Amino acid sequence: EEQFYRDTWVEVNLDHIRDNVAQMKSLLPGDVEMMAVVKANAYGHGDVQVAKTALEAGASSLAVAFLDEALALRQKGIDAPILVLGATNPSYVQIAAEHQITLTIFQEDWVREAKEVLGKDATVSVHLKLDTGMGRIGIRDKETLLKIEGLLGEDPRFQLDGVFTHFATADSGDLSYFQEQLSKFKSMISALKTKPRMIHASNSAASLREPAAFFNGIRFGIAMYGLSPSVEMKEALPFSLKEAFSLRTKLIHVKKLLPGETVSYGATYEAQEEEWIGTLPIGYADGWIRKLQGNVVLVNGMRVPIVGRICMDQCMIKLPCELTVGTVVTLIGQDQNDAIAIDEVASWLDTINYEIPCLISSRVPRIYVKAGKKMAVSNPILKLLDKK
Ligand SMILES: Cc1ncc(COP(=O)(O)O)c(CNc2conc2O)c1O
Repeated sequence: EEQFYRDTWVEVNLDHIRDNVAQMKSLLPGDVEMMAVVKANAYGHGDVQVAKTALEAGASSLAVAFLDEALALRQKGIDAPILVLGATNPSYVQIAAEHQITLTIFQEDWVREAKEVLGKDATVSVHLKLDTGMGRIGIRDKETLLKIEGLLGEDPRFQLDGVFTHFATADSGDLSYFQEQLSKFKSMISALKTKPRMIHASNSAASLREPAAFFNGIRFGIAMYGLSPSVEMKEALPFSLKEAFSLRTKLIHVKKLLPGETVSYGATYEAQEEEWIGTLPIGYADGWIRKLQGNVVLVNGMRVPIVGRICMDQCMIKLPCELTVGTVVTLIGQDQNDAIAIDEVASWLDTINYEIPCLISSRVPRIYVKAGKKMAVSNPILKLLDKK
């Protein structure tokens, strides 16, 4: 059982992850698979615990950003199929083959270089990535698509297991560009000589809005964490999403300031009257960035402001009255009758909800809760070396 020795932690509600997956799964026809997108340490929630929960709740495979994330899951005992969504240097194709990790390809040169590296008896599973308008990575024309299909087809070591694309605007109010991408995808895959096993296109937004884009697999990310792909589509969700991520800490110091006394670097905050000030053991090195100064946190169900500059490891809040050291403070999540949602924090920072849980660094331990009970802890900075 991993431990942690600080008074700041993330709580991940695995029942919410399970419910979000199960609800989406219930909307899918039987022949449409779900790929749980667990890249970036499962959007900051913890890759292994989210992967296990999603697989138990109906996902059949996982998706990550790059090879290291896939190898990390394998090292932690995850045997499910894993697709690397990003580019992988062809020199690592043998490593991918050895760990049954599926790679995304979209360049002729990649195939040529990989053929030189891959063991003669090895086989590697690949998905072709088509760029139908995201403008990031992917094949953009049928000639290249057919050329690559041919290069793969002439070498039995490469198993063309899937073809996919990614939508740039599936979460927006205007779906015209989305429709253009969808029809371009259909046109390009119709040119393939053989249909790969898996054809997939949808992220959470498309999965929640457009069954016509299911094909036979969806890539479910943000909504699995209980977050809406955009503020715009929050009102039009087919089922209510349950936010899984909370961020909590405890008061580690309480003092009374007299009028004129100041708080933190630059002495920028000055008490106007007698004020009670609490200190929290969380700062910008935890991802609780400096721009959050002036926004609120919850203590005993009350919204109180962060006062003075946020430091690397600590920040200060103005209390409504004297409170005891050890009182729990909620930065993200429910506290009594109020809650600070990730969407609210995102609005303070003029960003999108995806970025917030990703910001909370691995220095903050994650507690996993199931049926209201703490069932696991992840604290990477104190990873106790496995005793041999
Ligand atoms: C190729 C691909 N498929 C599926 C997903 C899942 O999307 P969802 O979380 O909206 O369901 C992503 C997320 N990619 C990113 C999410 O934020 N920035 C990104 O590049 C992706 O890049």
